[in-house]
Amino acid sequence: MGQLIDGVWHDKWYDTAANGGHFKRSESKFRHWITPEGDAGPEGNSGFRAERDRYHLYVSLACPWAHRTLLMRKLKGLENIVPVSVVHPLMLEHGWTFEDDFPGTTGDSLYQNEFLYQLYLHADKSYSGRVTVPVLWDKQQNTIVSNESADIMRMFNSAFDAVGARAGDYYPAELREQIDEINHWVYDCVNNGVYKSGFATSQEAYDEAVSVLFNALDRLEKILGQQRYLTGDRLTEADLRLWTTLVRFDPVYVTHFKCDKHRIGDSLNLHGFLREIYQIPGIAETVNLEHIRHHYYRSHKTINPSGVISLGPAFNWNEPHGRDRL
Ligand SMILES: N[C@@H](CCC(=O)N[C@@H](CS)C(=O)NCC(=O)O)C(=O)O
Repeated sequence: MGQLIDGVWHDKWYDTAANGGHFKRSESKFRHWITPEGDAGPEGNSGFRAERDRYHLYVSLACPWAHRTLLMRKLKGLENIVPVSVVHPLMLEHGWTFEDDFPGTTGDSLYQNEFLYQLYLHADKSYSGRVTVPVLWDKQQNTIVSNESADIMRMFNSAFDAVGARAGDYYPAELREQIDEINHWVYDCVNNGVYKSGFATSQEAYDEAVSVLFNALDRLEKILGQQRYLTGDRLTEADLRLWTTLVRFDPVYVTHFKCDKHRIGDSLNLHGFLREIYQIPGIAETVNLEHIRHHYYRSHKTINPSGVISLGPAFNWNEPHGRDRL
């Protein structure tokens, strides 16, 4: 685990000491947009027109942020339009690697790099910053379009509609305000909240993060007791963003990140919601619990120095979800 500084890799864990024991996630640096005609998006440069087999997605199957993009890729039927490479689940002194000796990894099919940071250097040889997944790569300009999962989801949702994507809009105009509002607090309290709890290095930072997290989960449990999805009766991006955290919660976050006030399996509505989305055709294929469990328990040496993977609870996400009652 480390980062690039002026194009040079430095192996260093997150600096929580500088923030009173609090984990602070840094901002993504590549923020261009693929658009139907290649004009500039909300930020970044123009020149990234939606085309078949021009772009390539790099993911970890362990990572909840990368998982969001895989969900959207699946729902929009982009598998043949945007191919994918999968890194090795362990993220150690070289960061993410393309070792391919773990089932489900692919290596770097474009450039045969050994490490993901080499791809970042290919885009910008003096890059400074974290080397994160997901990465959306442009084979034409040889650069990173975006390393921000929230933006990649939006591009997948609509940019490729004229070049063969499946119909479906998970960010419909009439719900955008509501989706943005939900995303805002779900990101801060839940998606990032589990990391803030798990990576805290002071009692006060942990207490604060974990209490915010479980208050938000209680709020979500109530909302999902009254309606099928977070904005009402339609599945949207907001649901998908919450879901990738819920999938990892009982198998990993409860134990590894000390998010143990209660389990998702004990929450009637959140658990039903988790199972319903899991059962959407194609979605289960995006879930790889081996990558998830090996990544977290074996990569985070500061919080689990032995690398021992906990047993985890038994569960069956194929059981009837009962959400059709709403
Ligand atoms: N804002 C980014 C965050 C992505 C992110 O933090 N990914 C993690 C994996 S779960 C990562 O690659 N971390 C490596 C690092 O921080 O050095 C996004 O949502 O795309």
